[in-house]
Parts: sequence; C-alpha cells; structure tokens
Amino acid sequence: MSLAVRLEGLSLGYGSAPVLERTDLEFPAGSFTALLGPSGCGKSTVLGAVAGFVPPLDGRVTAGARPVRRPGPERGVVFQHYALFPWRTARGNVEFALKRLGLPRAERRRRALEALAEVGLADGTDKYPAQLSGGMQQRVALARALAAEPEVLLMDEPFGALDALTRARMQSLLRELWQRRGTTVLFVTHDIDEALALAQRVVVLGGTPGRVLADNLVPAGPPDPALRSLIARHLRVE
Ligand SMILES: Nc1ncnc2c1ncn2[C@@H]1O[C@H](COP(=O)(O)OP(=O)(O)OP(=O)(O)O)[C@@H](O)[C@H]1O
Repeated sequence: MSLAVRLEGLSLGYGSAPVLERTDLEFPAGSFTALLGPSGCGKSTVLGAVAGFVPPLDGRVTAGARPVRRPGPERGVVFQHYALFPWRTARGNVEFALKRLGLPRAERRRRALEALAEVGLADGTDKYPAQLSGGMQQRVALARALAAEPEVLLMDEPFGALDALTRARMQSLLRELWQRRGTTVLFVTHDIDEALALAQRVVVLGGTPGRVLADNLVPAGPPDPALRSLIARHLRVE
C-alpha cells in the first residue's frame, strides 16, 4: 500500500537555471514528510520530479524499485488549486480521474463514493464545485487522489488557500487518512507550524540552487518551541 521514494544525486532545473543540485533524500514507505522552504527554493519542482512532471537534469527518482519517468496512478497529486471541472459534480470529478485507470464504470462509481465518504463528503456527492466551499472542494480534490489508491501522495501546499479553521480540519483529516492508509506522504508547505503539526519529519530546503539545509525528525508529542526556532533560523524568517 505504500512505496519508498528516493532521490539519488538529483539535479533539477528549467533551461540553464539550476533549481536543485545533486540531492540525495530517502522517504521510507509509509512515512509523512514535510518539505519546507522559502518561496522559489524548488519545493514544487522536487514534488514535480517525484510526480513525473519534471525530468531530472541528472540523477534519478525512484518510487519503490522503479525509476520515475512519467506520472502514474501509484503517485497521487493534490495541488493548492483544486482544478475541479466546474461542469462535473463531486462524484463526476472523481470518476473522471479514474477513467485513465481503465476501471469499469461501476467500479469507478464505487471507488468515487467510497473516497468521497472517506473525506466526509458523503452528502455532497451530487453537488457541483460552485455549490461547495473551498474546504469542500479541496476534499473533492483529495478524494480524487485517494480514489486511485495511490501508494505515494504528493501534496503541494494543498491547504494554502483555506481559512485557518478549515485548514486545521483538513490537517486532522489528512493525519487520520494517513494513519489509516499508511500511504507515503510528501507535503510541501512554507508554513512551519503546518509542517510541525502534520509531519513525522521536516526537510528544510533553501539556497540558490536549492539544497537540503536541514533534515529533522519531528519528535512525537507536544509542539517543541526549540525545534520550531531551529527550523525558523534555517529559514531566516523569525
Ligand atoms: N515551469 C517553469 N519554467 C521555468 N522556471 C520555473 C518553472 N517552474 C518553476 N520555475 C523556477 O524554479 C524555481 C523553483 O520554483 P518552485 O516553484 O519549485 O519553488 P517553490 O519552493 O515551490 O516556490 P513556492 O513556495 O513559491 O511555490 C523558481 O526560481 C521558479 O521561478
């Protein structure tokens, strides 16, 4: 149900500008890691490389035993902008995403309803995006990713556009889903508190080109102010 992700000597960039240079990182199967760093340091690019959207300039990305060469259903992606089709219902959006898996119609429906129930939207399956709040739309986007039963979940500031209360609800929903499913999660954010609240491990990226500035295990238990200020020092945002 989950795959380890490895970045080996990975260099990424667009054209001649390097974004990440010779980076090695391993994310064990079933782990929940936050990638934290200032805007422009390359967090989304790293996620894009794991998703298979951004080809490496050098080195490689593997998911399980296989090198990542293109997007695949075992790696689900959730973006900040929900990118739902406005003319499809919540269920329709999730079902549509399952088409590329070649699943029969009845199976697509079953999985869509199950995933929407899992994110707490059992009552909203026939609503259109315009009839749903931002938090509910993000739930649909999460259900869409989960319905494909991914082994790795890649999340790019998924809660960045939500108000504080909805964001906190979505964070606990995500923790719950992760505990239940054991999916490997890579979660990009530039919010230290969100990273500490959610992840087992926080990796801090920074610099130009980007590199790993710190790789901390987040201790279980109550929030640790010392760890928070250590991370903030790396980010120089205190
Ligand atoms: N498609 C692209 N073409 C060219 N340059 C790009 C492209 N996408 C990102 N970049 C550049 O790569 C660098 C890293 O961008 P990236 O989006 O990965 O950073 P980020 O840390 O996720 O930032 P943010 O927190 O603002 O989303 C930036 O300098 C950005 O301008």
